[in-house]
Amino acid sequence: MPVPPADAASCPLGTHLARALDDVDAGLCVGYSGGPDSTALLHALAALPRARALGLRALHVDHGLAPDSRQWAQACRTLARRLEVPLEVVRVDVARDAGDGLEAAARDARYRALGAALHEGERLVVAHHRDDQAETFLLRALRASGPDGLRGMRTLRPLGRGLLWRPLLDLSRATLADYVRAHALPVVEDPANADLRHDRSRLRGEVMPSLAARWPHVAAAFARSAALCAEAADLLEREDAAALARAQGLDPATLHVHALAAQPAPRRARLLRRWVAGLGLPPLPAVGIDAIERELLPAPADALPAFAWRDVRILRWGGLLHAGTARAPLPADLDLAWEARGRLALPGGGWLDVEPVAGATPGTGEPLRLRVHARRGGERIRLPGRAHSHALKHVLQDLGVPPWERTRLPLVSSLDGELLAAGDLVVSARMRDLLDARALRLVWQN
Ligand SMILES: Nc1ncnc2c1ncn2[C@@H]1O[C@H](COP(=O)(O)OP(=O)(O)OP(=O)(O)O)[C@@H](O)[C@H]1O
Repeated sequence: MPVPPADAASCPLGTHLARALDDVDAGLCVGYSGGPDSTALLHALAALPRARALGLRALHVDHGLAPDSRQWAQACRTLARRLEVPLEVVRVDVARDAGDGLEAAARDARYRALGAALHEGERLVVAHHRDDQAETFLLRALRASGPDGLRGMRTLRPLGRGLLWRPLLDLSRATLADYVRAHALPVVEDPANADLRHDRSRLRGEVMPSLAARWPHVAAAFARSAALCAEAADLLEREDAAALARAQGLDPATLHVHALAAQPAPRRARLLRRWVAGLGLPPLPAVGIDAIERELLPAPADALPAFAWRDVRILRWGGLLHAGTARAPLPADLDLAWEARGRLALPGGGWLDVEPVAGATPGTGEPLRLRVHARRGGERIRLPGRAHSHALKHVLQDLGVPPWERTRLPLVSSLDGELLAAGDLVVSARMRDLLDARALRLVWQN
Protein backbone atom coordinates (compact mmCIF):
# COMPACT_ATOMS: atom_id res chain seq x y z
CA MET A 1 0.00 0.00 0.00
CA PRO A 2 1.98 3.06 -1.09
CA VAL A 3 -0.29 6.11 -0.95
CA PRO A 4 -3.96 5.57 -0.01
CA PRO A 5 -6.07 4.13 -2.79
CA ALA A 6 -8.52 6.48 -4.46
CA ASP A 7 -11.54 4.64 -3.02
CA ALA A 8 -10.46 5.90 0.43
CA ALA A 9 -11.75 9.28 -0.73
CA SER A 10 -15.22 8.01 -1.64
CA CYS A 11 -16.17 6.30 1.67
CA PRO A 12 -18.17 8.17 4.37
CA LEU A 13 -15.02 9.45 6.10
CA GLY A 14 -13.44 10.58 2.81
CA THR A 15 -16.53 12.41 1.55
CA HIS A 16 -17.07 14.03 4.95
CA LEU A 17 -13.50 15.35 5.02
CA ALA A 18 -13.64 16.47 1.39
CA ARG A 19 -16.72 18.58 2.20
CA ALA A 20 -15.09 19.99 5.36
CA LEU A 21 -12.02 21.01 3.36
CA ASP A 22 -14.10 23.16 1.01
CA ASP A 23 -13.94 26.03 3.52
CA VAL A 24 -10.29 25.58 4.44
CA ASP A 25 -7.43 27.59 3.08
CA ALA A 26 -4.56 26.67 5.39
CA GLY A 27 -1.91 24.02 5.81
CA LEU A 28 -2.99 20.87 7.68
CA CYS A 29 -1.07 19.16 10.43
CA VAL A 30 -2.63 15.95 11.76
CA GLY A 31 -2.30 15.19 15.48
CA TYR A 32 -1.42 11.54 14.97
CA SER A 33 -1.34 9.40 18.12
CA GLY A 34 -1.17 6.08 16.27
CA GLY A 35 -4.57 5.10 17.70
CA PRO A 36 -7.41 4.03 15.40
CA ASP A 37 -9.13 7.42 15.15
CA SER A 38 -6.20 9.58 14.16
CA THR A 39 -4.83 6.79 11.93
CA ALA A 40 -8.11 6.81 9.99
CA LEU A 41 -8.01 10.61 9.84
CA LEU A 42 -4.44 10.73 8.56
CA HIS A 43 -5.02 7.99 5.99
CA ALA A 44 -8.25 9.56 4.68
CA LEU A 45 -6.68 13.02 4.40
CA ALA A 46 -3.67 11.57 2.59
CA ALA A 47 -6.10 10.23 -0.05
CA LEU A 48 -7.53 13.70 -0.75
CA PRO A 49 -5.70 15.75 -3.41
CA ARG A 50 -7.12 18.93 -1.88
CA ALA A 51 -5.50 18.12 1.49
CA ARG A 52 -2.18 17.48 -0.24
CA ALA A 53 -2.52 20.75 -2.14
CA LEU A 54 -3.11 22.69 1.09
CA GLY A 55 -0.03 21.06 2.63
CA LEU A 56 -0.32 17.95 4.78
CA ARG A 57 1.99 16.87 7.58
CA ALA A 58 1.64 15.06 10.90
CA LEU A 59 2.86 15.43 14.47
CA HIS A 60 3.18 12.64 16.99
CA VAL A 61 3.73 13.50 20.65
CA ASP A 62 5.66 10.92 22.61
CA HIS A 63 4.72 11.43 26.27
CA GLY A 64 7.38 8.96 27.35
CA LEU A 65 4.96 7.50 29.92
CA ALA A 66 4.52 3.95 28.60
CA PRO A 67 7.56 1.62 28.38
CA ASP A 68 6.94 1.04 24.65
CA SER A 69 6.15 4.65 23.71
CA ARG A 70 9.20 4.75 21.42
CA GLN A 71 7.86 1.78 19.46
CA TRP A 72 4.55 3.64 19.02
CA ALA A 73 6.42 6.60 17.64
CA GLN A 74 8.26 4.24 15.32
CA ALA A 75 4.97 2.67 14.15
CA CYS A 76 3.69 6.18 13.39
CA ARG A 77 6.83 6.94 11.38
CA THR A 78 6.36 3.76 9.36
CA LEU A 79 2.77 4.48 8.33
CA ALA A 80 3.47 8.18 7.66
CA ARG A 81 6.37 7.18 5.39
CA ARG A 82 4.14 4.75 3.48
CA LEU A 83 1.56 7.50 3.06
CA GLU A 84 4.28 9.95 2.02
CA VAL A 85 3.25 12.40 4.72
CA PRO A 86 6.08 14.13 6.61
CA LEU A 87 5.92 13.28 10.32
CA GLU A 88 7.59 15.02 13.23
CA VAL A 89 7.88 13.24 16.57
CA VAL A 90 7.95 15.57 19.56
CA ARG A 91 8.97 14.19 22.93
CA VAL A 92 7.51 15.86 26.01
CA ASP A 93 8.20 15.53 29.73
CA VAL A 94 5.12 14.88 31.82
CA ALA A 95 5.38 15.29 35.58
CA ARG A 96 4.89 11.69 36.77
CA ASP A 97 4.05 12.89 40.24
CA ALA A 98 0.82 14.38 38.87
CA GLY A 99 -0.87 11.21 40.33
CA ASP A 100 -4.58 11.20 39.50
CA GLY A 101 -3.96 14.23 37.35
CA LEU A 102 -1.52 12.36 35.11
CA GLU A 103 -4.00 12.23 32.23
CA ALA A 104 -4.60 15.97 32.46
CA ALA A 105 -0.87 16.69 32.79
CA ALA A 106 -0.20 14.58 29.67
CA ARG A 107 -2.95 16.40 27.75
CA ASP A 108 -1.60 19.82 28.80
CA ALA A 109 1.94 18.87 27.79
CA ARG A 110 0.62 17.46 24.49
CA TYR A 111 -1.34 20.58 23.53
CA ARG A 112 1.55 22.83 24.54
CA ALA A 113 3.90 20.85 22.30
CA LEU A 114 1.41 20.65 19.42
CA GLY A 115 0.65 24.37 19.69
CA ALA A 116 4.34 25.27 19.73
CA ALA A 117 5.01 23.14 16.65
CA LEU A 118 2.23 24.70 14.55
CA HIS A 119 3.21 27.03 11.72
CA GLU A 120 1.58 30.42 11.27
CA GLY A 121 -2.10 29.96 10.32
CA GLU A 122 -1.77 26.16 10.13
CA ARG A 123 -4.57 23.88 11.36
CA LEU A 124 -3.88 21.10 13.80
CA VAL A 125 -6.41 18.45 12.78
CA VAL A 126 -7.43 16.03 15.53
CA ALA A 127 -9.70 13.01 15.33
CA HIS A 128 -12.20 13.74 18.12
CA HIS A 129 -15.54 12.28 17.04
CA ARG A 130 -19.17 12.22 18.13
CA ASP A 131 -18.64 9.57 20.81
CA ASP A 132 -15.77 11.62 22.31
CA GLN A 133 -18.11 14.62 22.33
CA ALA A 134 -20.84 12.60 24.08
CA GLU A 135 -18.34 11.46 26.73
CA THR A 136 -17.14 15.04 27.23
CA PHE A 137 -20.75 16.20 27.67
CA LEU A 138 -21.44 13.53 30.28
CA LEU A 139 -18.16 14.14 32.13
CA ARG A 140 -18.91 17.84 32.35
CA ALA A 141 -22.50 17.19 33.47
CA LEU A 142 -21.03 15.03 36.24
CA ARG A 143 -18.97 18.07 37.27
CA ALA A 144 -22.15 20.20 37.33
CA SER A 145 -21.23 22.43 34.37
CA GLY A 146 -23.54 25.06 32.91
CA PRO A 147 -24.02 25.68 29.18
CA ASP A 148 -20.45 26.96 28.74
CA GLY A 149 -19.06 23.59 29.84
CA LEU A 150 -21.78 21.40 28.41
CA ARG A 151 -21.09 22.84 24.95
CA GLY A 152 -18.29 20.26 24.83
CA MET A 153 -15.37 20.54 22.44
CA ARG A 154 -15.36 23.31 19.85
CA THR A 155 -14.92 22.51 16.18
CA LEU A 156 -12.38 25.30 15.82
CA ARG A 157 -10.35 27.24 18.37
CA PRO A 158 -7.06 29.14 18.42
CA LEU A 159 -3.94 27.11 19.23
CA GLY A 160 -0.38 28.46 19.12
CA ARG A 161 0.05 30.44 15.91
CA GLY A 162 -2.72 28.47 14.21
CA LEU A 163 -6.01 26.73 14.93
CA LEU A 164 -7.13 23.47 16.47
CA TRP A 165 -9.64 21.82 14.14
CA ARG A 166 -11.99 18.91 14.90
CA PRO A 167 -13.70 18.08 11.62
CA LEU A 168 -14.99 14.66 12.76
CA LEU A 169 -17.30 15.70 15.59
CA ASP A 170 -20.34 14.60 13.54
CA LEU A 171 -18.98 11.13 12.78
CA SER A 172 -19.27 8.13 15.08
CA ARG A 173 -16.39 6.09 16.42
CA ALA A 174 -17.87 3.14 14.52
CA THR A 175 -17.48 5.00 11.19
CA LEU A 176 -13.78 5.45 11.90
CA ALA A 177 -13.39 1.86 13.11
CA ASP A 178 -15.05 0.63 9.87
CA TYR A 179 -12.55 2.68 7.91
CA VAL A 180 -9.59 1.24 9.81
CA ARG A 181 -10.90 -2.28 9.18
CA ALA A 182 -11.71 -1.70 5.51
CA HIS A 183 -8.17 -0.46 4.85
CA ALA A 184 -6.48 -2.90 7.21
CA LEU A 185 -4.61 -0.05 8.89
CA PRO A 186 -2.00 -0.80 11.54
CA VAL A 187 -2.89 0.90 14.84
CA VAL A 188 -1.37 1.05 18.30
CA GLU A 189 -3.68 0.96 21.30
CA ASP A 190 -2.67 2.85 24.43
CA PRO A 191 -3.45 0.47 27.34
CA ALA A 192 -4.25 3.59 29.45
CA ASN A 193 -7.42 3.93 27.33
CA ALA A 194 -8.68 0.67 28.81
CA ASP A 195 -7.77 1.57 32.40
CA LEU A 196 -11.13 1.90 34.15
CA ARG A 197 -9.59 4.01 36.91
CA HIS A 198 -9.71 6.92 34.46
CA ASP A 199 -13.09 8.65 34.34
CA ARG A 200 -13.21 8.79 30.57
CA SER A 201 -12.23 5.14 30.15
CA ARG A 202 -14.91 4.14 32.65
CA LEU A 203 -17.52 6.09 30.69
CA ARG A 204 -16.29 4.63 27.41
CA GLY A 205 -15.91 1.08 28.64
CA GLU A 206 -18.90 0.70 30.96
CA VAL A 207 -21.31 3.60 31.25
CA MET A 208 -21.88 4.43 27.59
CA PRO A 209 -22.30 0.78 26.49
CA SER A 210 -24.76 0.26 29.33
CA LEU A 211 -26.74 3.37 28.34
CA ALA A 212 -26.59 2.37 24.66
CA ALA A 213 -28.11 -1.03 25.47
CA ARG A 214 -31.30 0.79 26.51
CA TRP A 215 -30.97 3.95 24.34
CA PRO A 216 -28.99 3.09 21.20
CA HIS A 217 -28.91 6.75 20.14
CA VAL A 218 -27.31 7.89 23.42
CA ALA A 219 -24.07 9.24 21.89
CA ALA A 220 -25.91 11.11 19.15
CA ALA A 221 -28.36 12.54 21.72
CA PHE A 222 -25.62 13.76 24.08
CA ALA A 223 -23.65 15.23 21.19
CA ARG A 224 -26.81 17.02 20.04
CA SER A 225 -27.39 18.37 23.56
CA ALA A 226 -23.80 19.63 23.50
CA ALA A 227 -24.49 21.39 20.18
CA LEU A 228 -27.65 22.99 21.63
CA CYS A 229 -25.68 24.15 24.67
CA ALA A 230 -23.07 25.60 22.30
CA GLU A 231 -25.79 27.65 20.57
CA ALA A 232 -27.14 28.89 23.90
CA ALA A 233 -23.63 29.62 25.21
CA ASP A 234 -22.80 31.61 22.06
CA LEU A 235 -25.93 33.74 22.50
CA LEU A 236 -25.09 34.32 26.16
CA GLU A 237 -21.52 35.22 25.30
CA ARG A 238 -22.59 37.82 22.77
CA GLU A 239 -24.95 39.43 25.31
CA ASP A 240 -22.26 39.23 28.02
CA ALA A 241 -19.76 41.02 25.78
CA ALA A 242 -22.24 43.84 25.09
CA ALA A 243 -23.28 44.19 28.76
CA LEU A 244 -19.64 44.18 29.89
CA ALA A 245 -18.72 46.88 27.39
CA ARG A 246 -21.54 49.04 28.83
CA ALA A 247 -20.51 48.41 32.45
CA GLN A 248 -16.78 48.94 32.04
CA GLY A 249 -15.17 52.20 33.18
CA LEU A 250 -12.61 54.16 31.14
CA ASP A 251 -9.93 51.99 32.71
CA PRO A 252 -10.70 48.35 31.71
CA ALA A 253 -9.78 47.28 35.26
CA THR A 254 -12.89 49.07 36.57
CA LEU A 255 -16.59 48.23 36.43
CA HIS A 256 -19.52 50.56 37.20
CA VAL A 257 -21.44 49.23 40.19
CA HIS A 258 -24.77 50.71 39.03
CA ALA A 259 -24.50 49.04 35.59
CA LEU A 260 -23.65 45.72 37.20
CA ALA A 261 -26.44 46.02 39.79
CA ALA A 262 -28.97 46.60 36.98
CA GLN A 263 -28.32 43.07 35.66
CA PRO A 264 -29.95 39.90 37.03
CA ALA A 265 -27.71 37.99 39.47
CA PRO A 266 -26.79 35.10 37.11
CA ARG A 267 -25.70 37.61 34.47
CA ARG A 268 -23.70 39.55 37.08
CA ALA A 269 -21.78 36.37 37.89
CA ARG A 270 -21.01 35.81 34.19
CA LEU A 271 -19.91 39.42 33.71
CA LEU A 272 -17.63 39.36 36.74
CA ARG A 273 -15.95 36.14 35.58
CA ARG A 274 -15.55 37.43 32.05
CA TRP A 275 -14.19 40.78 33.26
CA VAL A 276 -11.60 39.09 35.48
CA ALA A 277 -10.59 36.63 32.74
CA GLY A 278 -10.27 39.48 30.22
CA LEU A 279 -7.80 41.23 32.55
CA GLY A 280 -5.63 38.09 32.55
CA LEU A 281 -6.22 37.54 36.30
CA PRO A 282 -6.69 34.07 37.85
CA PRO A 283 -10.30 32.77 37.60
CA LEU A 284 -12.68 34.37 40.09
CA PRO A 285 -13.84 31.62 42.49
CA ALA A 286 -17.53 31.15 43.39
CA VAL A 287 -16.89 32.53 46.92
CA GLY A 288 -15.64 35.69 45.21
CA ILE A 289 -18.93 36.13 43.36
CA ASP A 290 -20.75 35.65 46.70
CA ALA A 291 -18.53 38.17 48.49
CA ILE A 292 -19.02 40.75 45.72
CA GLU A 293 -22.81 40.23 45.88
CA ARG A 294 -23.02 40.38 49.68
CA GLU A 295 -20.31 42.86 50.64
CA LEU A 296 -19.02 44.91 47.72
CA LEU A 297 -22.14 45.83 45.74
CA PRO A 298 -24.24 47.01 48.72
CA ALA A 299 -21.32 48.79 50.47
CA PRO A 300 -21.72 52.49 51.38
CA ALA A 301 -19.71 54.94 49.27
CA ASP A 302 -17.11 55.64 51.99
CA ALA A 303 -16.32 51.96 52.70
CA LEU A 304 -13.48 50.14 50.99
CA PRO A 305 -14.52 46.48 50.96
CA ALA A 306 -12.41 43.99 49.02
CA PHE A 307 -12.32 40.36 47.99
CA ALA A 308 -8.83 38.90 47.56
CA TRP A 309 -7.77 35.58 46.04
CA ARG A 310 -4.37 34.29 45.01
CA ASP A 311 -2.32 37.51 44.65
CA VAL A 312 -5.12 39.64 43.24
CA ARG A 313 -8.18 41.45 44.58
CA ILE A 314 -11.32 43.31 43.66
CA LEU A 315 -12.12 46.47 45.64
CA ARG A 316 -15.20 48.61 45.73
CA TRP A 317 -14.36 52.29 45.83
CA GLY A 318 -17.01 54.91 45.18
CA GLY A 319 -19.15 53.80 42.25
CA LEU A 320 -16.60 51.42 40.79
CA LEU A 321 -15.19 47.94 41.29
CA HIS A 322 -11.43 47.89 40.76
CA ALA A 323 -9.58 44.66 39.94
CA GLY A 324 -5.85 44.16 40.05
CA THR A 325 -2.81 42.72 41.72
CA ALA A 326 -2.69 43.25 45.47
CA ARG A 327 0.39 45.33 46.33
CA ALA A 328 1.87 45.96 49.77
CA PRO A 329 2.07 49.64 50.82
CA LEU A 330 5.51 51.26 50.61
CA PRO A 331 7.35 50.62 53.91
CA ALA A 332 6.62 53.47 56.34
CA ASP A 333 10.36 53.93 57.03
CA LEU A 334 11.33 54.13 53.35
CA ASP A 335 13.89 56.89 52.87
CA LEU A 336 16.14 56.81 49.79
CA ALA A 337 18.63 59.32 48.40
CA TRP A 338 18.05 60.07 44.69
CA GLU A 339 19.82 62.37 42.27
CA ALA A 340 17.13 62.05 39.59
CA ARG A 341 19.65 60.44 37.25
CA GLY A 342 18.44 57.00 36.28
CA ARG A 343 15.65 54.82 37.49
CA LEU A 344 15.03 54.36 41.20
CA ALA A 345 13.48 50.94 41.95
CA LEU A 346 10.81 51.00 44.65
CA PRO A 347 10.12 48.24 47.18
CA GLY A 348 7.39 45.83 46.01
CA GLY A 349 7.87 46.78 42.32
CA GLY A 350 7.50 49.98 40.35
CA TRP A 351 10.02 52.80 39.96
CA LEU A 352 10.58 56.50 39.78
CA ASP A 353 12.50 58.08 36.92
CA VAL A 354 13.07 61.27 34.94
CA GLU A 355 12.72 61.56 31.17
CA PRO A 356 13.92 64.27 28.81
CA VAL A 357 11.00 66.39 27.61
CA ALA A 358 10.40 65.59 23.92
CA GLY A 359 11.47 68.42 21.60
CA ALA A 360 13.05 70.53 24.37
CA THR A 361 16.71 71.57 24.30
CA PRO A 362 18.52 69.27 26.70
CA GLY A 363 19.01 71.09 29.98
CA THR A 364 22.12 71.32 32.07
CA GLY A 365 22.44 71.87 35.76
CA GLU A 366 23.62 70.23 38.90
CA PRO A 367 22.23 66.82 39.75
CA LEU A 368 19.20 67.13 41.98
CA ARG A 369 19.71 66.06 45.56
CA LEU A 370 16.47 64.49 46.64
CA ARG A 371 14.92 62.13 49.15
CA VAL A 372 12.27 59.58 48.26
CA HIS A 373 10.06 58.39 51.10
CA ALA A 374 6.61 57.07 51.97
CA ARG A 375 3.68 59.22 53.11
CA ARG A 376 3.49 59.79 56.81
CA GLY A 377 0.43 62.03 56.86
CA GLY A 378 0.09 65.79 57.27
CA GLU A 379 2.28 66.65 54.25
CA ARG A 380 1.65 69.94 52.45
CA ILE A 381 2.74 71.00 48.96
CA ARG A 382 2.90 74.31 47.08
CA LEU A 383 1.48 73.84 43.60
CA PRO A 384 2.58 75.91 40.57
CA GLY A 385 0.68 79.21 40.32
CA ARG A 386 -0.56 79.05 43.92
CA ALA A 387 0.55 81.40 46.69
CA HIS A 388 -0.21 79.02 49.54
CA SER A 389 0.50 75.39 50.22
CA HIS A 390 -2.22 72.71 50.17
CA ALA A 391 -2.69 69.55 52.20
CA LEU A 392 -1.45 66.67 50.02
CA LYS A 393 -4.37 64.57 51.25
CA HIS A 394 -6.85 67.04 49.70
CA VAL A 395 -4.89 67.32 46.47
CA LEU A 396 -4.91 63.52 46.07
CA GLN A 397 -8.62 63.39 46.90
CA ASP A 398 -9.34 66.07 44.28
CA LEU A 399 -7.35 64.06 41.73
CA GLY A 400 -9.39 60.92 42.58
CA VAL A 401 -6.28 58.86 43.45
CA PRO A 402 -7.61 55.60 44.97
CA PRO A 403 -6.61 54.92 48.60
CA TRP A 404 -4.61 51.76 47.76
CA GLU A 405 -2.59 53.74 45.19
CA ARG A 406 -1.92 56.47 47.77
CA THR A 407 -0.19 53.90 49.99
CA ARG A 408 2.21 53.12 47.12
CA LEU A 409 2.87 56.73 46.23
CA PRO A 410 6.57 57.70 46.57
CA LEU A 411 7.01 61.23 47.89
CA VAL A 412 9.97 63.29 46.69
CA SER A 413 11.40 65.94 49.03
CA SER A 414 14.37 68.31 49.05
CA LEU A 415 17.14 67.76 51.59
CA ASP A 416 15.75 70.73 53.52
CA GLY A 417 12.48 68.85 53.92
CA GLU A 418 10.17 70.57 51.39
CA LEU A 419 7.73 68.24 49.65
CA LEU A 420 8.44 68.48 45.90
CA ALA A 421 6.33 65.74 44.30
CA ALA A 422 4.04 62.79 44.92
CA GLY A 423 4.86 60.20 42.28
CA ASP A 424 4.32 61.96 38.97
CA LEU A 425 0.77 62.87 39.98
CA VAL A 426 1.52 66.03 41.92
CA VAL A 427 4.57 68.26 41.25
CA SER A 428 5.30 71.39 43.32
CA ALA A 429 6.17 74.83 41.91
CA ARG A 430 9.81 74.45 43.05
CA MET A 431 10.14 70.99 41.52
CA ARG A 432 8.57 72.24 38.27
CA ASP A 433 11.29 74.94 38.04
CA LEU A 434 14.05 72.43 38.86
CA LEU A 435 12.81 70.00 36.20
CA ASP A 436 12.15 72.72 33.57
CA ALA A 437 15.72 73.98 33.97
CA ARG A 438 16.94 70.51 33.06
CA ALA A 439 14.23 69.82 30.40
CA LEU A 440 13.10 66.78 32.37
CA ARG A 441 9.83 65.35 33.53
CA LEU A 442 9.11 62.97 36.35
CA VAL A 443 7.76 59.48 35.58
CA TRP A 444 6.32 57.07 38.15
CA GLN A 445 5.44 53.46 37.43
CA ASN A 446 3.50 51.81 40.22
N1 LIG B 1 0.28 11.55 21.31
C1 LIG B 1 -0.40 12.25 20.41
N2 LIG B 1 0.25 12.85 19.40
C2 LIG B 1 -0.41 13.56 18.48
N3 LIG B 1 -1.73 13.72 18.50
C3 LIG B 1 -2.44 13.14 19.47
C4 LIG B 1 -1.81 12.38 20.49
N4 LIG B 1 -2.75 11.93 21.32
C5 LIG B 1 -3.91 12.38 20.86
N5 LIG B 1 -3.75 13.11 19.75
C6 LIG B 1 -4.79 13.74 18.93
O1 LIG B 1 -5.86 14.14 19.76
C7 LIG B 1 -7.03 13.38 19.43
C8 LIG B 1 -7.80 13.05 20.64
O2 LIG B 1 -6.99 12.49 21.63
P1 LIG B 1 -7.50 11.32 22.54
O3 LIG B 1 -6.52 11.08 23.59
O4 LIG B 1 -8.91 11.60 22.91
O5 LIG B 1 -7.48 10.20 21.46
P2 LIG B 1 -6.81 8.79 21.38
O6 LIG B 1 -7.40 7.94 22.43
O7 LIG B 1 -5.34 8.91 21.34
O8 LIG B 1 -7.45 8.43 19.99
P3 LIG B 1 -6.87 8.07 18.60
O9 LIG B 1 -5.44 7.87 18.74
O10 LIG B 1 -7.64 6.85 18.26
O11 LIG B 1 -7.09 9.18 17.67
C9 LIG B 1 -6.52 12.15 18.72
O12 LIG B 1 -7.50 11.63 17.89
C10 LIG B 1 -5.36 12.73 17.96
O13 LIG B 1 -5.79 13.41 16.79
